[in-house]
Amino acid sequence: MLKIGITGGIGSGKTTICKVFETLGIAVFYADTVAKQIMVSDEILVKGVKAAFGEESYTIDGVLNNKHIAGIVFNNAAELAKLNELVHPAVFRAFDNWVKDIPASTPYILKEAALLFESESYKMCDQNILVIAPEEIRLQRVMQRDRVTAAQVKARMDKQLSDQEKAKLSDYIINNNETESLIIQVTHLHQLFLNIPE
Ligand SMILES: CC(C)(COP(=O)(O)OP(=O)(O)OC[C@H]1O[C@@H](n2cnc3c(N)ncnc32)[C@H](O)[C@@H]1O)[C@@H](O)C(=O)NCCC(=O)NCCS
Ligand SMILES: Nc1ncnc2c1ncn2[C@@H]1O[C@H](COP(=O)(O)OP(=O)(O)OP(=O)(O)O)[C@@H](O)[C@H]1O
Repeated sequence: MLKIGITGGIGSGKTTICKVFETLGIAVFYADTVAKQIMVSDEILVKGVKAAFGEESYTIDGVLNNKHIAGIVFNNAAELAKLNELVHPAVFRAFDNWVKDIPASTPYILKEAALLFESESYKMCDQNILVIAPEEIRLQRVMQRDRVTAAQVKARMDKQLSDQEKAKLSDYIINNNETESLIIQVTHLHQLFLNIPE
């Protein structure tokens, strides 16, 4: 079974594209979603997050206070590194467990992660896809989706590698610029992955 990593800058459309792969029957591990789940379910991680970012990192009901943490980490590189060091190893373990339950006959699976290259988890994948879209379109999409300001989106963009740097480490690129068809690009890669010998 091939492990295919898929990434892209904030708002590039990687989740949207993974949904298209899912319609073709491909299982997708959503690292960012899993990261958020384990940040509330893994007791050691919860303690670590509280110790690093304060009790207010969670509500009384144990819900993650995203805004509080985002406000700290996306304005301070050292704080972001602290968060990544706490969360990423736990996400790697969750991915390994998830893969164990996938039937051996499955031709390939996808691992979607915002920080595939930054966290070095691309090295654990056989091939890697980069989703690209013009920065202005990404900015507009995220501002609309999350009801946030341009400055808040840019603060995250600044903490991620540039598309140029990511492209050097990628095997395939999907253009999500609203002119090239996503369906055609996804179908092409799907056929390719089905025919790559393990
Ligand atoms: C900081 C948190 C609480 C902010 O939550 P929020 O709901 O505002 O954002 P969300 O998780 O939906 O992320 C939206 C996008 O922000 C960017 N982003 C998220 N975490 C990071 C990070 N550590 N570094 C750079 N960009 C990031 C990504 O493009 C991501 O897709 C949350 O992102 C988090 O827990 N991050 C740590 C886990 C992590 O590293 N996830 C990313 C890869 S596994
Ligand atoms: N081709 C497209 N046409 C129109 N809207 C799109 C397109 N691709 C993505 N979007 C929209 O743009 C927003 C961002 O897309 P998506 O959530 O898939 O990006 P992402 O790369 O997963 O973002 P993040 O890094 O923030 O998790 C979503 O609201 C999505 O519906």
